[in-house]
Amino acid sequence: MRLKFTKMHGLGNDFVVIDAISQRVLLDEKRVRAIADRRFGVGCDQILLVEIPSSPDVDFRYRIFNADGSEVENCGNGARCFAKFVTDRKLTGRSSIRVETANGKMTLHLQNNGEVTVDMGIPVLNPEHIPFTAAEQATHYPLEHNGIQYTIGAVSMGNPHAVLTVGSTETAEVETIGAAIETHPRFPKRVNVGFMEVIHRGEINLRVFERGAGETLACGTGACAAVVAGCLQNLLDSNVKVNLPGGSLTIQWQGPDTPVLMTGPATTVYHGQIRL
Ligand SMILES: N[C@@H](CCC[C@H](N)C(=O)O)C(=O)O
Repeated sequence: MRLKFTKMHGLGNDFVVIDAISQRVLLDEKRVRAIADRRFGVGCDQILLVEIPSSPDVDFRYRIFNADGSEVENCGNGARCFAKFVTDRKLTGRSSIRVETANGKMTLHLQNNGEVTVDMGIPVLNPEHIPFTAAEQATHYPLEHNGIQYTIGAVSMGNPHAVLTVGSTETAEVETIGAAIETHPRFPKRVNVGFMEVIHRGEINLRVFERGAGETLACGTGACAAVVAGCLQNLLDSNVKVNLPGGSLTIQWQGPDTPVLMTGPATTVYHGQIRL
């Protein structure tokens, strides 16, 4: 099978984007891993598929696979790249694009300056729906691993996130603590782990150890989850600049029961073809 693809990134969180409308695409875990392999394949954090939607009230189906082969519910940086991809390939002429994901619907707005604002939906805070094991919903939770007590915020942006507040993202042990919390038994579907340093109420530094991909240069849903967790803990205001290793996003959230808005760039690197 030969697959045409486009290599893209959102602040260094990189993607192989595949148009599955104009070509037949059969992906399984082995093929996803082969494409995502940085030495033997194209290399990426996630693969994004553009498909025909199942309902007429949306424009596309947006599917996401992590580099480890798992299919997941959401990807924020990917959503911005998705909007640029379908626009550049003239699959749509709309500047507001509705997509369905494995976990709901989202709207992607192309801005005149080339950036994309994504309405990421209302964050889910009920532990059962994150999913996260906890006696009751709280703004933060104790989490024990190997005799060490962590304090985390727990949020779903369609996909699950744990957010730790740290003194400095430079010295945070992202690889070791991230890997340990990713597979913590209280997160039955595993979890993305964010390390947030609050600079002031309108700006944070953030590093994210992503479920199924390891640490990435940026995570859009992670940025949203960190701002939600920070607001709930009264550390942040409603408009926050999030500095990730690959660059900055603007995240806006007015509080519970309102959607999170994420604004940032989307970049095309090259077009290619791979034989599987
Ligand atoms: N890079 C993403 C998130 C991709 C999915 C995530 N690793 C998961 O397993 O939920 C983003 O920008 O949001």
